[in-house]
Amino acid sequence: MSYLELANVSYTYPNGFEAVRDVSLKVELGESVAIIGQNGAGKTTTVKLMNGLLKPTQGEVLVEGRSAKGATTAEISRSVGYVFQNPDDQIFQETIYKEIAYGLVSQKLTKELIQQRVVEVAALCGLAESLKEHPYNLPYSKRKFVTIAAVIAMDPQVIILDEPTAGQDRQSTELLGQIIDQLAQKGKSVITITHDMEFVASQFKRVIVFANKAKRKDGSPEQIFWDEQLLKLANLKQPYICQLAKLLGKTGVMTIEELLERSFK
Ligand SMILES: Nc1ncnc2c1ncn2[C@@H]1O[C@H](COP(=O)(O)OP(=O)(O)OP(=O)(O)O)[C@@H](O)[C@H]1O
Repeated sequence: MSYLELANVSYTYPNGFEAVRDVSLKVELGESVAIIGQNGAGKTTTVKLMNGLLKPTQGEVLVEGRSAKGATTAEISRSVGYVFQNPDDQIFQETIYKEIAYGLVSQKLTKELIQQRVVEVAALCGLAESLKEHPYNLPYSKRKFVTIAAVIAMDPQVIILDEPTAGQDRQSTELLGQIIDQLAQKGKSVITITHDMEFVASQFKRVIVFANKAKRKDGSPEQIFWDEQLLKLANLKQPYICQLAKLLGKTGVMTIEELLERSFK
């Protein structure tokens, strides 16, 4: 049994626009998965269906093998946490400490336990020195880490990051990679929507591609980034290393090491 499953899920917004059509996928604990695809392909709608922010108009979401049909968003989000695309949709406390602690306070944990959890998660997310700051004193890119920290602090089994790489510099993107690795090592599932193909190639072993409302392919970076028809359909670019390899007449290459090995063999 998979921890999270979408079974033939479709979603039509109340205005009648169908955004997701017949998507099925399974995610195991300890897995980190990238979701990629053109703008408007249905990625964000799909992940909102995973944590109950939206309810499928057809099909079923299962968490730990149980249908999430009758569960509230609050109940599902204890298991499946969602970090919003725009941090300003999520932040509402006046210090970073309070923002990270907010969900823990409502879980009625002891003050000591809350403090311990906040300090630990802040350190993981590069916010250890900023806990007393007002979130809006920090730049957008850091505010994104505040919202990531707040969701991690709640300790859900699945953490969904919606475009965490948007507006991040190289150092922050590396930090994101470290956070994802640490969460996966602790047995969490991390599902990440991103438009950063370099990040996908270097960080993920499983990639799901969306195009025109539907899941088109689920595979390794190599299976995805060397499928030219798929890239065209989903309007995606190969990572630079694949582009370089292609110019040199090599296929199936995903790293500099592989390219060097294949070039000088
Ligand atoms: N509340 C809404 N009401 C009606 N249509 C919506 C609503 N929210 C999103 N849509 C539409 O649903 C489609 C899918 O949107 P979604 O945000 O899931 O795509 P996406 O793949 O995440 O795109 P992006 O990469 O641009 O974030 C888009 O055409 C979008 O305009």
